[in-house]
Amino acid sequence: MSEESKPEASKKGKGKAKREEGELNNISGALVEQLLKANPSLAGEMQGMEPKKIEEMMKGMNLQDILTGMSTGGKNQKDMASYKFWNTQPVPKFGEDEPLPDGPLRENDLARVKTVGAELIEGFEWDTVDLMDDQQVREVYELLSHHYVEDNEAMFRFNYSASFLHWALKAPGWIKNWHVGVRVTSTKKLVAFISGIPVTLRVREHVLQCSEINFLCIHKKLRGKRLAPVLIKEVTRRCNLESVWNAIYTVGVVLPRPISTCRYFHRSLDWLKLYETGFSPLPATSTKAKQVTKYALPAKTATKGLREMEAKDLDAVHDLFTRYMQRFDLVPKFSVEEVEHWLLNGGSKYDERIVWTYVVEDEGKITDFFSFYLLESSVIAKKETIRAAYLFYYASETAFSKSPDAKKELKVRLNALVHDALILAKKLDFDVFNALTLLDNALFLEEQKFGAGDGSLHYYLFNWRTSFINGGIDDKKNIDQERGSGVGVVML
Ligand SMILES: CCCCCCCCCCCCCC(=O)SCCNC(=O)CCNC(=O)[C@H](O)C(C)(C)COP(=O)(O)OP(=O)(O)OC[C@H]1O[C@@H](n2cnc3c(N)ncnc32)[C@H](O)[C@@H]1OP(=O)(O)O
Repeated sequence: MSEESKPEASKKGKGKAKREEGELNNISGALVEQLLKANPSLAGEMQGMEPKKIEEMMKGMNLQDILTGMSTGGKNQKDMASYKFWNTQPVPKFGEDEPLPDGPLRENDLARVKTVGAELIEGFEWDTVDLMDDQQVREVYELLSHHYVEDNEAMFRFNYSASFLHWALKAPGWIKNWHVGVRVTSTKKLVAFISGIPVTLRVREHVLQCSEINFLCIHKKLRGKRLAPVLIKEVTRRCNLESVWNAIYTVGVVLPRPISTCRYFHRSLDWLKLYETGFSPLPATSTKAKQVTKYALPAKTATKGLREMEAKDLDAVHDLFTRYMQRFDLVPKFSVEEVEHWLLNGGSKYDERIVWTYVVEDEGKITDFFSFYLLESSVIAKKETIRAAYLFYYASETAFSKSPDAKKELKVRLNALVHDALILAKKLDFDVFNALTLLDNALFLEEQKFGAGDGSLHYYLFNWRTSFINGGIDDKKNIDQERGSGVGVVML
C-alpha cells in the first residue's frame, strides 16, 4: 500500500499490506536472502516457519519465479500440488525449467470436446445469459455489484455498470454461448457467471485466436465449494467448440503460472474525496491542504491539436495503434471495427459513456491518441462511489523517432499527453486516475504523481507456453524505466 493512496479494489484483487524484511529470524541461506530481496512480503510468511517447510515451499519455485518476486509465495501462492484444479489444466507449472520453445501445452481435438456441459450439483442449472436482453444484463450487473472483486478490507467493490457490461461483453465477433451463467433451478436466480470474448493476440512472434476470460463471479454463499473450476471447465468447453484453444486472463492472485505481472498505480484527482471515503490516507508528514495542492491541475490542456477522437479518425488511429503495438510482446491485434468498438464507445450506443479517446492532429495528420475508461467502485460502508478513470490504449508517433534521444523524446511526449489526460479526467469529474505498469507507462507514472498501489495484476495464458514478459517493474516491484514492459494488453 502506498503512503499516498489506498487503492480501491484495483482490478482483480489486492495485494496485502507490506511486511518487513526484518521480521524474519532464525533462517539463513543465500537463496532465502535472494528470495526475500525479491519479495520482502514473504518475510512475514516465513516468520517462525520450520526450515524444512521453507525448503519445501522453495522447491516449487524456479529462479524466474524467485526473481520476479511476483510469481512466488506470499499469501497468494500455494505449492504446486495444492493447486488441485490448476494442476490438471494446460498451464505452465511453477518450478518447470525454462526456456522451452513457445507453443501449446495440450493437443487440440475437436472430436473429443463434449457437446454438453458437466452436470451441476442438484438445485443448479447452466444458462447462457442473453446480453441482448437488458433484463439479463441487469442480472449480471446485480450479481457483480454485490459479489465481484473487493479490496482486502472489504471497503471497496467494483461497480461495473450495465453499459460497461454491454461494451465489454459484446465486442466485435462476440459469441453468446461464451456468456455462461449458473442459476438456481427453482427460482432461476443468477448465482454465478463467467464470460469470454474473442480476441486475436500476438504473443511474441505467434498469433493466436483466443478468448479473453473475465467476470468470473460466484455468489458469496456458494464460495469454497469448487464451483469455480466447474465454471472454468464449462467456458473452456464452449470456447473449444468454436475451435478456440487458448485464452488470456488476468487475476489478482497467483495461480500457475503468470506470464507477466504488472503493478497498479493511482493518481489522485480529487484528493479530499478520496481521503473522506477512506481511499487515501493522510501521510504523517503532510496536511490536507498540502495534499490538495500537490494534486492540483491546470484548468486547460496544453497539447496543440488535441481533440476528441471522431469516426473519421478511425483508419489513422488504427494504423498508429498497430505500429505502436509492434514494440511489445503481448498485444491485441485489432481490426478497424475493434478499434471503433473499444475507442469510440461501441458507437456510443449505451446509456452511459464508458470510454473517452482523444487524438492529436497536426496539419491533418493524427500523431498521437490516448484513451481512458470509467469504472466506478462502491464504497461499501458509505453507499458512495468513487469515479475512477483507467488508462486504456494510447500511441504516439514520437516512438518512431530515429534520434539517438528517441526514448527521452517519447518520455517527454507521453508525460505531456498523460498530463492532459489527467486534466480532462478531472474536468469529467473523475476522482482518481489508475494505470498499470504496462505499455510505456513506466516513463510517466512517477512524474505525473501516480502513487504505487499494493495491488499486482498477474497475466495468464491458457494452453500456451512462453517465457516471462517484463511487467514494467523490477525485482523489488519498483517501476522499471530502463526495461519497461512487454505487456500491451489492457484488460478490463
Ligand atoms: C481455451 C479457452 C480457455 C478458457 C478458460 C481460461 C482460464 C480462465 C480462468 C479464470 C479467469 C478469471 C478471470 C477473472 O474474472 S478474475 C476475477 C475473479 N473474481 C473475483 O475475484 C470475484 C470475487 N470472488 C469470487 O467470485 C470467487 O472467490 C471466485 C469465483 C474467484 C472463486 O470461487 P471460490 O472462492 O468459491 O473458489 P472455488 O472453491 O469455487 O474454487 C477454488 C479453485 O479456484 C481457483 N481460483 C480461485 N480464484 C480464481 C480466479 N480468480 N481465477 C481462476 N481460478 C481461481 C482456486 O485456486 C482453486 O483452484 P486450485 O487452487 O485448487 O487449483
